[in-house]
Amino acid sequence: MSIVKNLSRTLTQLLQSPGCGCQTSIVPVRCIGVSPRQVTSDASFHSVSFSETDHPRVLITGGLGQLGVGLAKLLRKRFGKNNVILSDIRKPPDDVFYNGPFIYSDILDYKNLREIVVNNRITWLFHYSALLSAVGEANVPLARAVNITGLHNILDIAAEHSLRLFVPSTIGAFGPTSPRNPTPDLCIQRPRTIYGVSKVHAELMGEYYHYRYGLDFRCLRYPGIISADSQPGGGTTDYAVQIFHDAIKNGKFQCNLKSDTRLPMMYIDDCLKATLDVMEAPAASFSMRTYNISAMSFSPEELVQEVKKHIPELQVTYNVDAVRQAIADSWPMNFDDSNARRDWGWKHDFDLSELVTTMFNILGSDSRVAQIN
Ligand SMILES: NC(=O)c1ccc[n+]([C@@H]2O[C@H](COP(=O)([O-])OP(=O)(O)OC[C@H]3O[C@@H](n4cnc5c(N)ncnc54)[C@H](O)[C@@H]3O)[C@@H](O)[C@H]2O)c1
Ligand SMILES: C[C@@H](O)[C@H](N)C(=O)O
Repeated sequence: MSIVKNLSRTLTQLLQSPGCGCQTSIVPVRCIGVSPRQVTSDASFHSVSFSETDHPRVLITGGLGQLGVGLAKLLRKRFGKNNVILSDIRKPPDDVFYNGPFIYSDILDYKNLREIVVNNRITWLFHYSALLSAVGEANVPLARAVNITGLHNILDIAAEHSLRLFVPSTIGAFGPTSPRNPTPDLCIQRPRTIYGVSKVHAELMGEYYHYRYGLDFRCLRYPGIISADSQPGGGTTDYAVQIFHDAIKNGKFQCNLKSDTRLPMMYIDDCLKATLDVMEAPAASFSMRTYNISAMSFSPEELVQEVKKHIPELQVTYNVDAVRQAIADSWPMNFDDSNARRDWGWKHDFDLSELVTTMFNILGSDSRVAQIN
């Protein structure tokens, strides 16, 4: 009985202490560092909190995909080259390997992940490993393992070592029964892909770990991301990257979605900026832990018109891929990101015309700008 009384007194003191950062309405166990997995207790004693270091010590999983290398570049500018470790299960190309720390990490290997986090005193984790929508449908068991089992490992490691954890979600976390134009943060989410199901699971598990264990979980739902110097990894929105390469290479493009399929999209710089912004935002500014972010929305036909301002002779044909089309038809057409704009000041820089001009500036040394005036 006296133990219970003591514990209750300690908890009351913790809740009243200004340094606790807990609201009384939230399940109080988050303040006492309960570990979700059975590990030796000293593991959590060795974790280094952000305040003990000048900069966060960052690990990026799945870092050799479309987004990870760009994220590492941005974070290294901010926090220093050696404070940001890229990891993946693939062999890094020379330019990545010689530009900063790279380490092998399979997110399905829990012990190896924990060793990396402990040995490198990681404080922030960006979890980018995933199988995207189209490749996920082609290999559901692997997508389930990487996107769900892998996420469980990440959540447990992050909770045990008091990491700040970023997990991207996606427009694909919504489905045909969600409102599609626009899609708000909170609404019905019944996706029909393993990718979408795994991302809703990630959103809910991350939020649950936040309330249950005090995990500092932060999540943005990205639109389709468009980048010049990295290739997409097998998603439904890939056409919007491929068109630039094909237009420049041979002046022809075959689109695998119908011409009027409208989807939310974003230039990579805006996506990475939002990611860093939400990680740096004070927790007190959040009214939720999973936010939509948006920049533009267009159909293949509208993108083609914009690309033709740079390459007027571009020839476009449509050869619809049934799997991708069904996925796209179930996804949001427009994203409502008003909560992100209000809570932590999210603002995009690139609209469609700036995106296309920037892509050609980076890729298209031989692209010809039409005389449109
Ligand atoms: N690119 C987009 O348009 C977009 C949009 C919304 C959300 N996202 C999300 O952002 C994140 C990054 O996306 P991306 O486009 O860079 O993905 P990508 O497919 O290009 O890269 C994913 C990476 O994960 C790695 N990976 C696969 N299995 C792994 C394992 N077992 N252990 C460790 N790594 C493993 C792959 O080798 C690959 O390099 C993903 O979570 C994705 O769902 C991306
Ligand atoms: C939208 C996003 O999650 C990814 N680019 C896909 O199409 O699967």
